[in-house]
Amino acid sequence: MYAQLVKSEGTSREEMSPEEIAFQERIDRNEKIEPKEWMPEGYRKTLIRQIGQHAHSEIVGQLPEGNWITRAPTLERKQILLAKVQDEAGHGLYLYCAAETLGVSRDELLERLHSGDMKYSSIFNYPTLTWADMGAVGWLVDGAAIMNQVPLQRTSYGPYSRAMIRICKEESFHQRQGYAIMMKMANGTPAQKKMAQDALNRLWYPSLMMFGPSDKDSVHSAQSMAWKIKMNTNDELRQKFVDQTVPQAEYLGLTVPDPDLKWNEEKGGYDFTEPDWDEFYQVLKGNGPCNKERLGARVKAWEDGAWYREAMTAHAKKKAARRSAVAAE
Ligand SMILES: CC(C)(COP(=O)(O)OP(=O)(O)OC[C@H]1O[C@@H](n2cnc3c(N)ncnc32)[C@H](O)[C@@H]1OP(=O)(O)O)[C@@H](O)C(=O)NCCC(=O)NCCSC(=O)Cc1ccccc1
Repeated sequence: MYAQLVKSEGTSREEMSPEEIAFQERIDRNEKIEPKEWMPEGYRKTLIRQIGQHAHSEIVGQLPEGNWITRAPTLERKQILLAKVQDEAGHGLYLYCAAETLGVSRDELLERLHSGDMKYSSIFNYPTLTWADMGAVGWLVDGAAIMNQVPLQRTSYGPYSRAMIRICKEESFHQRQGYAIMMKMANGTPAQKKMAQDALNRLWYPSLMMFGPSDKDSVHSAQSMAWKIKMNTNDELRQKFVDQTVPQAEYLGLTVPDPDLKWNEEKGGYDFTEPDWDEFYQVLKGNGPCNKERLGARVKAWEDGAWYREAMTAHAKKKAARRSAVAAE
């Protein structure tokens, strides 16, 4: 079995401790690992990295859409967008809670985000320039997020897999609302259709980048798949996303901005042009179009909230002092 062939924490199976072997066997039997149970340090660290980055993506991911709430074209659209952005806050919170079960505090995770030590999804470093971008974000970005997250419902860590079940239900609505905006725009006036096409042109490749580097450059995939922290490779999910999305673009009467896109009968999927990986790594290094703005907004929100955190701490201390005074009487 694949999992048994791959190394655990850089050691071959022969070098694994009895605990590591027993742990890997539990993973191979598809048992869920729960917070208080023994786990290899590498498994815990990998989960903190992935769940923490996922949580940060949800929170930073509120910004490009939050930007459009006041400018949504109708009251109904405003309500829907507001609800979607609130859902993303909720997803971030479930995920921070799941990460906390691994022994890391939320403050530490946020500190690591703000210092640039932890990442969030590259996609949120691109601007949302028109209302059609709200359609394209829902359709493509939530679409890519679901493609990645549906398999993660079966991930080996219990709290993460359970968070994913709820999140995926909500993400499906998000994807549908995005596609509904695209349908309206693509079937609207020529100017609206042009806006929809422009949004697709700008967000197509950044959406493909969401799945991570190509498999040959993915440093974590082999070990993460052995531990069932990841269920598929980056390229597998990217291919599935392209195969699902191209017919949806055709239905909209829009053109995917890839002249080499072609159905490949033999593989039963599309051949497509890979994203520009230099651009991807530049965005990861902080040099995307909106990196500074996005991180700046999160740091400002954290600093602006200092008075509230201080007040809550003072209140909790006062309450605790009162409780111990009553207990001492
Ligand atoms: C697939 C992958 C993202 C990456 O695979 P791995 O095995 O972990 O890594 P791999 O070895 O392949 O890569 C090497 C390095 O490259 C990093 N890197 C790679 N790709 C990216 C990237 N795109 N952006 C930034 N960094 C990326 C990676 O961290 C690693 O660097 P490190 O060593 O950490 O410094 C995986 O972590 C995963 O499935 N995560 C869970 C899903 C998740 O986080 N979803 C979030 C979006 S959903 C959402 O937000 C919903 C929403 C919708 C609309 C609006 C609002 C919200």
